[in-house]
Amino acid sequence: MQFHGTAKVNSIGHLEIGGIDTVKLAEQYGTPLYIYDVALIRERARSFKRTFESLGIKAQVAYASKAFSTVAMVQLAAEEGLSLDVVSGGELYTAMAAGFPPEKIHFHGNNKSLEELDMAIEKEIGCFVVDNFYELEMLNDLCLAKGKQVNVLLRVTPGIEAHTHDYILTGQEDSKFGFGLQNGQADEAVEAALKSKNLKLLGVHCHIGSQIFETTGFLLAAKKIFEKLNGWKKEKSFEPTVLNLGGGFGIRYTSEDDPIPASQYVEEIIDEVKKQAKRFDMKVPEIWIEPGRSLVGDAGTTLYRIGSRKEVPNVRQYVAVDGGMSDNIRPALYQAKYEAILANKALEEPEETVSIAGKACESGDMLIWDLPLPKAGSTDILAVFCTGAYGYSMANNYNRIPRPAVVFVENGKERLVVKRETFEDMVRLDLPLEERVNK
Ligand SMILES: Cc1ncc(COP(=O)(O)O)c(C=O)c1O
Ligand SMILES: N[C@@H](CCCC[NH3+])C(=O)O
Repeated sequence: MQFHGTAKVNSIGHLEIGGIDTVKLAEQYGTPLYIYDVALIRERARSFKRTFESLGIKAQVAYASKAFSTVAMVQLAAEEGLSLDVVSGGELYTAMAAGFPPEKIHFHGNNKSLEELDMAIEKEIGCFVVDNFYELEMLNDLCLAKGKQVNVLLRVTPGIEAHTHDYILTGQEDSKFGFGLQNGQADEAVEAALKSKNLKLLGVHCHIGSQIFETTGFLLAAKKIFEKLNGWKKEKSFEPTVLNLGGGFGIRYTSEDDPIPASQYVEEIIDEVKKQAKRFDMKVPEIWIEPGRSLVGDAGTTLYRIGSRKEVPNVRQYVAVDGGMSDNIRPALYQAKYEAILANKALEEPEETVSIAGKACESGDMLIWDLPLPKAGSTDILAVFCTGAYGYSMANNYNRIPRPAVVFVENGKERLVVKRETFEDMVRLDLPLEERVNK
């Protein structure tokens, strides 16, 4: 078992994070409960920024807020001087509610609506990452009507298959995202953007996928993009000021994962960009990246209370917890794996191997298969590590299970940053079949 960040076992054998006993947090705030190690998020953010600074490269590190978007998290990103990638009106609204500087917001998405584009133009956000011709035209027309000019990057798909789960691959040509780099779409989009007085083309964006452990895909993407940029320089006299290479830097969930340090991705990317710029006699553009998982993934831990058990004789021990796919859909969606311990028996040796079942009415709602644990009973608290990215943000109300609360911990202090949903919340938007007459 490898602990991340400030997680450790305290003097009474409990898991402690950010200087706070997690068993106490479970008692105080209930379970399931998301806990975030704020110091670890800060360290991750600073490490990305330091790497760019030490290499003298102008950069923006944009937190991909889809990984975990709440007002407090966005404020933390602002405190750390990050930019912000948003992908919907809801994420943009959250950023505005958090008071995030609009000029540091980048707006993504493969199907932004007119209303979303309008809202983002009105808020004067920093950049639109235009995904397709439909959006290009709509954005141009809107800006024209409003007499505004906005910054744009064009998202391209370089035709690269990174090694990761099929559902989180995005760099291949047959993808719902972006303009094909090889099939002429990107050339056409650049032409259209350059013609528009309302769109200021800063450069290109590409994101090849998520949870990637090697740099090969990023470097190949940079190379292919530069080959294209060279053509645009010659034929259209266009040189980008920005190259955004997206996120996707992998993290360690279990001992099966062996990621390189985040700084190494950045160093190798910068090396390649410099090499390619030199090859084509171009200026090194500003480099933007969009880490999500690698900023918040291992900073998150979920606490559950153990409930029922079921033994299938000679086959398996199922141990159920009070959450599951409603707060973390990743195991059901991607067969994602996690490590876990009993937070209140953190020093005890494993005595049995159990499979952790969620409480939703789905056989696929299994959080962890074959987990070695000390004997687990109904007073015990299970702590699942590395749930900080795409956990809470993909939480849902299947079976009308309310979403968990979220607590930030740092330096011995805790702060509730998202309240637990209630049953009242579950029916808040429902309307009755007929108006009830008050008697
Ligand atoms: C465009 C874009 N940027 C950034 C990210 C963040 O990726 P990750 O959380 O893997 O760093 C994603 C998600 O995969 C994305 O689609
Ligand atoms: N939600 C995914 C990653 C997709 C990222 C969004 N492009 C995950 O949990 O791994």
